Amino acid sequence: MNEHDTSPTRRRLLGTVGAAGAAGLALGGAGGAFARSAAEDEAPTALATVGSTEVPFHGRHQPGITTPLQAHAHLAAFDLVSDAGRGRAAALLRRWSRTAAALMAGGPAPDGHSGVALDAGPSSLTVTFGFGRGFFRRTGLTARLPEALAPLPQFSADALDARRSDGDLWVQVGADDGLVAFEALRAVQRDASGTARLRWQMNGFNRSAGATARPMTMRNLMGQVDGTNNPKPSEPDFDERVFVPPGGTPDWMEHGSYAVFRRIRMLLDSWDELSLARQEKVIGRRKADGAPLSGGTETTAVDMEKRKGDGSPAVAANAHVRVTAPDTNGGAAMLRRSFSFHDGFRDDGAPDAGLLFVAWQADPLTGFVPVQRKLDSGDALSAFLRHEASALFAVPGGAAEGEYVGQRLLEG
Ligand SMILES: C=CC1=C(C)c2cc3[nH]c(cc4nc(cc5[nH]c(cc1n2)c(C)c5CCC(=O)O)C(CCC(=O)O)=C4C)c(C)c3C=C
Ligand SMILES: [Fe+2]
Repeated sequence: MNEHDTSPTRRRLLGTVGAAGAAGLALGGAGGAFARSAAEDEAPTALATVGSTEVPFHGRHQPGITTPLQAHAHLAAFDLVSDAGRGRAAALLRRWSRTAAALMAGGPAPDGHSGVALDAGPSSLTVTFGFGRGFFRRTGLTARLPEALAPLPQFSADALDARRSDGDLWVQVGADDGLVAFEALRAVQRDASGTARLRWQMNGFNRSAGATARPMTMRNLMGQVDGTNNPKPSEPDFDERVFVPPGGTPDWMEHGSYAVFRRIRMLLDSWDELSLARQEKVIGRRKADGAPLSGGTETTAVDMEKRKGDGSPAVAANAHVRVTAPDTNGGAAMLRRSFSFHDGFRDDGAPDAGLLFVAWQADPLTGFVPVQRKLDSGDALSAFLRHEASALFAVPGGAAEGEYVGQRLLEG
């Protein structure tokens, strides 16, 4: 196709890329590839708006924490090989950071083994790196182990699989395109070769951008609107709840955060047997729009004191939103940024599906732990859940240009 080509397809493509702005133009050669593709008759809107969105790798915080949820995710944990040591671990973090920066900008992987996502733009790719407790022992850095990385307590209902839990290193990949996400996962795995071995890996998903008529809070696989009462970056205490403050300890975790990961299988067959009214009572919110059972719309504050005509509480004593509310947990709050998973069906025919629960906080001992302790002693939702894997990672602050993630830990 030459520059004078004015076919409807070419005009549509140029128009849409123009509307998407400079980020859309960053697609470069991908635009040509798209124009020649088999999908020539389809409107190119999806590529121009979804594919062109770029999240910066460098910055105060790592990407993938406050980034809007993407449609595709891969979570992976690695263990360092026994003789890796601090030097090789540092080299790996340098490689990983270079790879993440290149791919998030929409470029090929620096090792050249690219191709999977060749036609796609950055697609909101984020790659986030964290350290588990084992990392500090293996690299001789136990003096710099954060107190906040103390092992999570065992909860009575835990049914954890050790092989799918913990890990020395953690990588969270998110993208609005499945091929872009997979490309990043593979590049990260190749970079690790010889230094760290994959321990576990899980795949998650969320609704695709543009699937709803207007931006809406996500739904989980139980069908609930999930994420409504998350802390919002616009709130004055957001940073102090989610990120380690400047001057916080240890110093290398400044602007970092702690990620609690739980693979939570949902007992969907039992859940589906409940009436709509029972399901709503379990959570304390309406299924259709996420509004609290005490009244109002999705964003109305839950009125815990509200009573129904018969004198019973509008939001039941064991409703999930009552048990987890910060007011009933000494202010404990966390940013929940989870992905659904579906790994086929179990032998009994039940879906092996649920939530890859990821919660971000400045300190898990004042965030996840007290809330999970209460859930463990019995909210109405817990009867429909199985916690099957667990991990806690220290996720350092973002890397400045020319630096790599974790440099302050490894070279400080
Ligand atoms: C320990 C922390 C939490 C776990 C584990 C957890 C699991 C879990 N939650 C849902 C569904 C919903 N959770 C909702 C609210 C909510 N959940 C937690 C904590 C945990 N959830 C908190 C702190 C809150 C917010 C409480 C508040 O401030 O009101 C909701 C309501 C909508 C919302 O605010 O997001 C739903 C729905 C599932 C399905 C699940 C495990 C699979
Ligand atoms: Fe919840």
